[in-house]
Amino acid sequence: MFKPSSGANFLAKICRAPATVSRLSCGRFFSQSRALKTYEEEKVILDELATTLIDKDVARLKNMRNIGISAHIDSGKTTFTERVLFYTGRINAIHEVRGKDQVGAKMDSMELEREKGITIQSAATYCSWDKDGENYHFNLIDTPGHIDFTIEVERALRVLDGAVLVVCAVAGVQSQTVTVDRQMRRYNVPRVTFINKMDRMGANPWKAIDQINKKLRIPAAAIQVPIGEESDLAGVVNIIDRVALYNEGSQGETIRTAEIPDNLKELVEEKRSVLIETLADVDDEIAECFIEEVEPTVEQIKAAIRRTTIGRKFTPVLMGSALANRSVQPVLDAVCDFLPDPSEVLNKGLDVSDPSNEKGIILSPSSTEPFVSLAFKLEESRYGQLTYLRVYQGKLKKGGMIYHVKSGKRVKVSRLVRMHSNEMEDVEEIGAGEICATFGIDCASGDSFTDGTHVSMSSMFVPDAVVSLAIKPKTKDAANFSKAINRFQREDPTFRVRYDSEMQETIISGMGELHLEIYIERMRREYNVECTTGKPQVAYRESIASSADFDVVFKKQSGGAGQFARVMGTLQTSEAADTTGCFIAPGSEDPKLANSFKTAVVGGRISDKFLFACQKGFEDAIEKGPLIGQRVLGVNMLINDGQIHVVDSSEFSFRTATQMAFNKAFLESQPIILEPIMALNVVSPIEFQGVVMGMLTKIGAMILETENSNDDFQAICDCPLNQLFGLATKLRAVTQGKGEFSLEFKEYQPAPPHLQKQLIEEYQQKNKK
Ligand SMILES: Nc1nc2c(ncn2[C@@H]2O[C@H](COP(=O)(O)OP(=O)(O)OP(=O)(O)O)[C@@H](O)[C@H]2O)c(=O)[nH]1
Repeated sequence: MFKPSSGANFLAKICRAPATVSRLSCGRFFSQSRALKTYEEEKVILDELATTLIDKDVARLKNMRNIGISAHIDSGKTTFTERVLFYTGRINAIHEVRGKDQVGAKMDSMELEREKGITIQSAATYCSWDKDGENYHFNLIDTPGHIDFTIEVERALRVLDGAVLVVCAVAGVQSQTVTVDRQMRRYNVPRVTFINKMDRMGANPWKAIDQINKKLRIPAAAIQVPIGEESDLAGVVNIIDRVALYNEGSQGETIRTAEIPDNLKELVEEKRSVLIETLADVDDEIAECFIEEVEPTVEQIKAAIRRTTIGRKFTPVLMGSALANRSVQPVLDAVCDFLPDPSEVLNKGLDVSDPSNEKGIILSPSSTEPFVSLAFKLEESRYGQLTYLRVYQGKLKKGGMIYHVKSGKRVKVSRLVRMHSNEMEDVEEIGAGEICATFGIDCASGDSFTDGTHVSMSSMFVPDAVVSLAIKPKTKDAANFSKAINRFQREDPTFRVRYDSEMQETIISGMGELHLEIYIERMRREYNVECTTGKPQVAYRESIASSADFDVVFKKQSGGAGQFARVMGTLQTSEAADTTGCFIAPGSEDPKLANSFKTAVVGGRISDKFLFACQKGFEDAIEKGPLIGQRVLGVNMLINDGQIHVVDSSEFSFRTATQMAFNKAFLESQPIILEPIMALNVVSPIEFQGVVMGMLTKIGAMILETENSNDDFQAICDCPLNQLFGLATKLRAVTQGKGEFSLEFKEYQPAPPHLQKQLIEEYQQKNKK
């Protein structure tokens, strides 16, 4: 019955690297010198860790799931989560996003979220679900879809063990689905997929699955087929168990099982074969059944789905409609069945006491090991600052003392809560693998807390800001203004603030217009500070295209203490430089865009103390490029010679000399202004295709791909961010409000020469004033 398809990759043998794990006072060290690349390598360590867990921990962790809900904007994450809360008994009524009852969804607890009908902050909640007589506990995080709030998704995925990827049945894989997929891969998060909006006209789950396979490049296959379509959607058939599941009751709360309807039997068998065939490509046991042409048992199929999902080699696809209350419960079952418990995910920390030690410390979700946790999110609440923690190892007790690794301070945990959106439940103790929140702890998001051991959790990826604007409080309420700015910065690493002393203005920058707009609005609502703002500006960057040597003397000998410093060396692009042994300035993951600094001074011609001041001068210089005062990218500075004066040389003089040398050499190395290019995805009804394409061409978008489906058309383009301000209004105007778009930063490109010239002139003009 089962014939191997030509595509089945049976020969792909999995590398099972041996690993010995040595135990240390806190956690365990990797014995491998390289990072673990495949789940199979991780699994060897996980299996070994599992043998060290006490029975109580095994029982506690087995039924625990830390999961996130992620998707492209407006795919229905919040609507879906609202059903989850209702079906798990967390809330006793369903409220819709932008619903007529004006209540808004539970997880959109911020006033602004309810007004705008979008999720801004990720919200965490704790709920439980019964499956096959066992009680499971979920820590659930609903994350925003807008790219402007992408840090919320990064944060959530950093601490979660698994995710539900929601995809729209009509639109399929969209630009932000691809972004979310990339984020999931970055943090090795396994996922089950839910195709939502199956009640909508034009819903096509098979096309969406095809896109998941092709665009996200992860083997995916349906484990359900829908019963009925559009408004007649009645439920789904579980094709593994071959049983029909109907949602009944006014809110779909009851699942009635029944025989598969006759008209679906053939489709069920066809899709079941596709499932087995897809699994055979990624799982040895199913591959063997496939070769021997025996049908795998239901248990074998389920075990293979679990193995390959956790191994991040496959995603099972479920379908339904959150809004129409169809088939949400089976997703919860799938979370229990196919997503990992905390002991099945490998987590490692960094050894703070020895930064040169690149081998991480493996953490065990055991309650008997020393405590290690990560503060992944801060939030201001009625009772003070709320800090969300994921406990990776050991346990956290109310009243206990914990150690803030960054500051070296010990703090008391006076209150410990489990979060349910903006409500909370007090608890006495939280074990490893769990998520909780606590009050009154002074820290920034991304900080680690331990019992005193020097372990820190590896940090999150923080994308560069692309939009900035000048901001000033209308009144002289500077105290509240800076209080708000400080808090937002601590909460959100993508919200950046700098004071431009020459222009005497505060510049805030972030991920998009909406991102900054929300903070300005929050400043007004939460801090009573009205602000005047400049026009949103593109956060341009500065770089060089060639190299230049420098020999610069900074000398001041008239009156008072003198200054003297001489620095010599070369400035070149990071791409051309050998960056081994360099100081890499934080800020960019891409080595080509990172700024690096190196000293190679022989014979002690500049002492170590002054060389360190040179590094500081370099760090100052890259923050404010000489062309238009924007941050520099992709530059390498080498100082290989210099001179000191026994009396007049100081740290200040070397710091200043380095800055001067940097600026001089920069201007001699074919300086360029870089502009952010955005990946733009526009969707609109097909009747507006002509006008939308016209508008896109007019704003200089490079159209890469267009796709027509049923009544909609979609254009995927690259476009300079500079052209995209006000796009929402323009698109609304040409599509009678029916067009939608999403944006994501793609890359930096040199700005066109006329724009570079204009920006430089404007900057010089402004500087003259
Ligand atoms: N027809 C239909 N509409 C749905 C379904 N699920 C959600 N919606 C609607 O889609 C819109 C967006 O839903 P949300 O739940 O806010 O989506 P989201 O993904 O949380 O949105 P963001 O967090 O802002 O990205 C709302 O108007 C919902 O009523 C569904 O299953 N069918």
